[in-house]
Amino acid sequence: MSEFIPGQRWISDGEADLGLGTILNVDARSVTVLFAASQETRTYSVRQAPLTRVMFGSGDRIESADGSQLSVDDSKERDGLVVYIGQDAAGEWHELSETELSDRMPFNQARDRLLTGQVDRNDWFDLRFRTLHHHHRISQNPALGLAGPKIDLIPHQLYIADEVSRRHAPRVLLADEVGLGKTIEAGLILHRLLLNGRAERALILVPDSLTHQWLVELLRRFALDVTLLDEQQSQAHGEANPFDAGQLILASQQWLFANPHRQRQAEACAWDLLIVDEAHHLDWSPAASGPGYDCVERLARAVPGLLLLTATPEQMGMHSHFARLRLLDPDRYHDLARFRAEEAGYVQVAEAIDALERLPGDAAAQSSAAAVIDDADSQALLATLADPQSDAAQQRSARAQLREQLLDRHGTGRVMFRNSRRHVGGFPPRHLHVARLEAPSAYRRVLRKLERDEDHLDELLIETGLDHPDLMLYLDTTYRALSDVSPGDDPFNAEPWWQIDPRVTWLLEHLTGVGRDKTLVIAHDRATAVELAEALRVLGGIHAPVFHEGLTLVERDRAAASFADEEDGSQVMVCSEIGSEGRNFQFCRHLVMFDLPQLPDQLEQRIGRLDRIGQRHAIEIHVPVFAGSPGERLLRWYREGMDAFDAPHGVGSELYAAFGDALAEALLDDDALEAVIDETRALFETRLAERDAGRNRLLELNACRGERAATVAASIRELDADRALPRYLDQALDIFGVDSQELGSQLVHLRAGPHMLDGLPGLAKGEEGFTATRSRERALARDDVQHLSWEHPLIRELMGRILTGTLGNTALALLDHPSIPAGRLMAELVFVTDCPAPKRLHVDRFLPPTAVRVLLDESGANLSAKVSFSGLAKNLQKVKKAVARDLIKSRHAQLRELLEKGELEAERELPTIVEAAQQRMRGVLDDELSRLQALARHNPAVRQDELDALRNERQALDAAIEGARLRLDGVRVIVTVDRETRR
Ligand SMILES: Nc1ncnc2c1ncn2[C@@H]1O[C@H](COP(=O)(O)OP(=O)(O)OP(=O)(O)O)[C@@H](O)[C@H]1O
Repeated sequence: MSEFIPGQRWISDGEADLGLGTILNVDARSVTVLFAASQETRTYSVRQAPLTRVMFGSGDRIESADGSQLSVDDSKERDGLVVYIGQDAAGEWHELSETELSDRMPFNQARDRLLTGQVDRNDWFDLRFRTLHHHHRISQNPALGLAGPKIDLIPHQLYIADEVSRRHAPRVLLADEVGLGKTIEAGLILHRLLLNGRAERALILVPDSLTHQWLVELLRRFALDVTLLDEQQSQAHGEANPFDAGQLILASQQWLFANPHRQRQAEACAWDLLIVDEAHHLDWSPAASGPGYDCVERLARAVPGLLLLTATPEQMGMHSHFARLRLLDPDRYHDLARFRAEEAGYVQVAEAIDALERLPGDAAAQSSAAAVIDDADSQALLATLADPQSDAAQQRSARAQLREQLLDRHGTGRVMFRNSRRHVGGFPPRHLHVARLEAPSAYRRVLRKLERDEDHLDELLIETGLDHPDLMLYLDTTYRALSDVSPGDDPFNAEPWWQIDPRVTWLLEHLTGVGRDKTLVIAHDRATAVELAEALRVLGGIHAPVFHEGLTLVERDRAAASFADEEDGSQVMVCSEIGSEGRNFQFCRHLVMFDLPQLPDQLEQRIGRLDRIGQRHAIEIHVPVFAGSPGERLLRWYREGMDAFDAPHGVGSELYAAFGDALAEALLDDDALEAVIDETRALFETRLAERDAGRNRLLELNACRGERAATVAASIRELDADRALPRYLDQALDIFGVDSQELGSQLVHLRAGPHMLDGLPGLAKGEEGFTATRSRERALARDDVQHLSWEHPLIRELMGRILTGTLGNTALALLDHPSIPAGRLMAELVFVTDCPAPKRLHVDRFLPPTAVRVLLDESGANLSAKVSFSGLAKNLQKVKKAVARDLIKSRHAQLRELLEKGELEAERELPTIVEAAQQRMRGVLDDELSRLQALARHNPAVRQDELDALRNERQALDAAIEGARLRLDGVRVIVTVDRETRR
């Protein structure tokens, strides 16, 4: 029969910070507990519930839900529930059922353990106190959640991660140019939200080809254990919802978007965050929307946090870009026409920001700024800045604040973040090499016919089933299609295309020419990629892995791994257009575009495979084209119309929308092409100038605010260099039974020792363990080395276990001190603030468990200020457990008194701690609230629910902090001895 009865009060052994729980339901298998103070409900298996019953004994003080206090004298049982009998402050007798106890009441395991003679090792007590100290310190570090991941500290990423993860339920578009680290930014945001409890469950949807890359990045860089879900795995869950298989689920977009049943299952889960990579594929137009868009739209309605990632937000046109912004904030983005019109005002805002640099002393600059600024606080700042009497420091501060206000209140940036190479800087140059080849006669014949006979195009379209202008641009595809429809009819089409196509021989020569350097080849069509690899094998004896959307995940990853391998890897890999998107190939510097894509954004995506963070060489882009062919004309359009190979310009999709049709018509006609190029160039320059003056400028200014980024980086470096970490770690690993071996070069190998406490992450008895380092640089240099920081899962687990468990909460030690006679008793009591609150409030950032140490001598005098923890600890000696137990038994009454006295002493410090925490909280939240309120007046991108949430959060935090209590967390009894006695 179950020992649980509804109404009884229990605490969670592993999560004591949830507060006092109440049994809600019990059946044969499970027990459900409500932790009302933290608004959490947990269900456990009855047989293994990690719960401890809370019962109070004579002398304990208890508190009812309505706040009245009682000193317990006795208790009785009624229907399985305890009823306490005791006196209130006025001496009146009351009964209080355990169901009526306050949910926030601290409970006192340390006291009970001590008085029943359960004494832990002295060094455990030390470790417990140090854990509290470090946890308190680290919880308040502004870089918390960003310091653990194994990444280089790149300012624009840190800024975005910090800014976004501070927001309530962040909903943003991460739109940095290709290869600048959107995955890393999303990982950082997720990591921080998980660490501070603002998110627990996330669904990550990525293109099929990127699932493994994400899985590996999240594990290696962020130490996040993600469950990769596919159809096979889902079926293994039978009737159960497979999306419940883990807290962090990674799934392929192609799989989910094609599967309505699985979509419904995904929608049935309560996610905190949805991440969608390569979001430009979510297409939408006023007439119709794609299945991906519909699926994400339904999820986005229910999930509070949403991160959309794309380097080419306008690839599918302005409509789709607008529609994705609407997914992020439907209230703000409801009118496409208005959205377009808003852009016009950006130039003026950007000019106003630039004008600030010319103040004071420039009247034109002042009116330019004043024309945009209309808030009283901004106007006052402008007056300070423009006043020649202000000193340099005042002007600097006014300029910086104004810049922030203009960006925040009038700019683009709250929803969309876009960093560009130009702005970030430090990227290697790109070199274009064009190989002009003679087209084979079979291709020429097709082109000649098309040039001569207008009707031939239609015939060919019908005959081959290909699209226009694909059949002119991808002549190998046309050749193949013609061979398929009339096999054997035509002697020219008897051979495979690669036997006659000079690009293949050219490629073989290129590969010989570059020696051991790796080359990535991208072809538009999947069949071209597959057959080209075959050609390289047959004609050149070269093994080239192929990478395309038709491969299974395993095949694709095998191909990528074989290409990436520095020693034995392949020299060349052939990819299809879609198959390669988002992949990391920056270890390679030669890119061969076997043909050209039609969308400028796709061209940029191709170059972005190599031109990414981590690329150390100039990028050599090779394009073989047939002389006088449509392919060559397309190349001219890219080069002369928009400098497409030099750098991403972000206007390609607009140019394609304006001239794509005209270009398709001009692919056979040089004169027509000249005209299209001229018009494209004109629009390119106009748009670029407009964007650079307006939207791009604002996006750039907003995408990384240098000072904030520098502050975050400095805080991370401070944590990286924290000398307390190795000392703490040595002590903790020793106590938990983890063997550590120094390997030199700042590396340490950790392995489970024979007596290790079970369940530590990455360590299991009999297994290898792992190698780690505190040095960020060392960790980055090697994939197999983990970054050991305060945020590493092992250290978090160690600290968590100590803080929520009982390990080391009692101890007894001997003190040999010349000025204190032997046989005296002292008590070192460590109280900790207890502040149960819902996790999402992240109350720890303002009031992390805070220790109050009270050292009492036998007479009850408080010596804490005179004798420090470490000063005392140094002089203490351990004692055998049995002796300790006896000593405690013999001093029971005295100890009780000291415990009570200590509580009173500690209580005196609580109001100061609470007040300081409230002030910290108000300082941060009031600032944020007024910033958001001011912002909301100008920038409709501030959502009302964000404002409401912040107000509610402030209120809830205030109440939670106000309700903080002190709980005895640990107690060490100290008995003085003289040398004689010890011997
Ligand atoms: N801070 C960093 N430290 C170390 N490596 C990084 C960092 N930022 C990015 N990288 C590496 O640079 C490459 C590009 O980063 P990432 O994949 O996040 O870019 P992206 O913007 O998502 O690219 P795409 O536009 O192609 O999707 C990856 O190999 C990533 O691991």
